[in-house]
Amino acid sequence: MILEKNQIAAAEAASGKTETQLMELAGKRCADTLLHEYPENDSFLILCGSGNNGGDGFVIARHCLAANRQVAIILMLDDIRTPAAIEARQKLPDSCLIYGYQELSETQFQTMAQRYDVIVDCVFGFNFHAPLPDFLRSAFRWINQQRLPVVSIDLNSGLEADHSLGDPDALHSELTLALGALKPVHLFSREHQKLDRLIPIGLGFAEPEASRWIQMDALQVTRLLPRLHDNDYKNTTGRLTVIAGSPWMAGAAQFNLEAAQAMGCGMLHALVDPAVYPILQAACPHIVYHPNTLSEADLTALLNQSDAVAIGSGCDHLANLETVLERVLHCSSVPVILDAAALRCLARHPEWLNTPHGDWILTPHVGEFSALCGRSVEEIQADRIRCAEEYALAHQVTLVLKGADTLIISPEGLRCVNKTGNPSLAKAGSGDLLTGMIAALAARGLTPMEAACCGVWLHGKAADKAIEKTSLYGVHHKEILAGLDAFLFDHQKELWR
Ligand SMILES: NC(=O)C1=CN([C@@H]2O[C@H](COP(=O)(O)OP(=O)(O)OC[C@H]3O[C@@H](n4cnc5c(N)ncnc54)[C@H](O)[C@@H]3O)[C@@H](O)[C@H]2O)[C@@H](O)CC1
Ligand SMILES: Nc1ncnc2c1ncn2[C@@H]1O[C@H](COP(=O)(O)OP(=O)(O)O)[C@@H](O)[C@H]1O
Repeated sequence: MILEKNQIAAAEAASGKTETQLMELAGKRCADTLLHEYPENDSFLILCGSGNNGGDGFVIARHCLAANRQVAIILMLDDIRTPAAIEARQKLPDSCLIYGYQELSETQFQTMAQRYDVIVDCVFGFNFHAPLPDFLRSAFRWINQQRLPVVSIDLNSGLEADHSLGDPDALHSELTLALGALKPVHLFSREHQKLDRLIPIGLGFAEPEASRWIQMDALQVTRLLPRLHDNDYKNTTGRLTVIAGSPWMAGAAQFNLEAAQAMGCGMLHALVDPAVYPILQAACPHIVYHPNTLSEADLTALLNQSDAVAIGSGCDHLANLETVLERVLHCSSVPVILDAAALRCLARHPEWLNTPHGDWILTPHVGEFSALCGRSVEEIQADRIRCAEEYALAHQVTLVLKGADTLIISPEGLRCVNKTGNPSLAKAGSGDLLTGMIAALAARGLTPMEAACCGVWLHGKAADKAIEKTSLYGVHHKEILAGLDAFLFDHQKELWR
């Protein structure tokens, strides 16, 4: 379950518990987790803020003291502002060591931080908004530089709940305990690299009625995958046209096509430069090839017989890409998946986006997205969700913003962050496989958002399967396709009715 900041109050009210009761529950469960995760003689230094996140820290301190652990609290901000936190502070035993950060010298603070085994970060929770005050920025920066073991409660202080980043000096934790539900920022853990491990702590919250967040897992994906029926025929299992490859870049077309075939696509047509045809014919003999010089009428006829079109992978040297792309975008009534050179071409023709169009799935990496949306890479990385959502909504496209934690946004603003995959995919050609997979799923009848979410999840899962048998270095397209097949084989029964 994922809750945005403005949905938390409703979840809290629906739970029937008061703020104090929730804080007691959260603090107890966090303390139990800490006591379980860290051995008996480990001591805890709890950094508390002024809100309820700080209040959680007081409850944790009480339970850890009761378990005979050595505990000290540092109040990082001057006042304690919320009634529940004030109450929790009052329940602390007199024996609890409590210091004010402002009263400690820098050396005293640093000595304490190093003397305790674990720092428990209760400075800010979901109501933090960047930037960090300067005095906390320097304290956090120092803790991060020393690589001290930190456990963050709910959110790493300095991260913002609903955004992918927050303040760049947010605390780095080895463990974060997410309270009640995941917040959007937890989904971007690989990207912001601020937390190594996440444990959800349940508080009995119910799933919100309407959520913008889609979560994919094996069950969800196998439910979405099209079933094969005994009387299926090549024209009923997805007809896909791929426009890919060009002289010096034939492999991109091969990867599109092999991935689409692995995804069960029944009928594959490829529009290619005649110079690469002999190579592709040898590599993928089961495809029907057409020259990229096809007449307008023949191209339209081909598009009319397709259930989806993929265009752009490795098309950098395709002489007439612009003409073909414009025709595809304006004539095709089926989903079009745009990748690589097609995205760069689209960036040069923003007017194509501003006229009413069909279902387009754009699959840029951040550099390509920067060219499309006119923002710098840094600006996008600082707030991927907002930049991607603004673009998808304004131009009515399904956007797949690739990278670790690939973000997928539908034209209606539905969001999905992918959690499968590993750095074996950080290799040229991985994106070509993804395009083929998404296109095949769209050709087989999934909606653009379903095809994008399912394709991205399976692409990552295939890489996860691949590294069970091959080293991270050694994984290449064959291992990814074998990984995909291994997953599909495991779910064979669900795919055949
Ligand atoms: N409602 C819930 O679902 C529960 C919430 N709990 C805890 O409550 C937390 C949220 O508590 P709060 O709403 O009090 O908010 P926080 O604890 O996130 O603290 C926000 C406080 O910090 C201040 N602040 C925000 N940004 C700042 C900045 N840049 N510089 C200086 N000060 C800044 C705010 O003005 C506010 O006083 C959660 O993260 C969680 O730890 C738990 O107690 C249990 C259940
Ligand atoms: N560190 C990583 N973790 C997970 N996935 C990754 C990682 N690096 C790259 N990928 C995935 O690999 C693919 C790379 O695509 P792209 O950059 O377009 O490569 P190419 O165009 O050369 O095929 C994307 O789907 C991306 O999300």
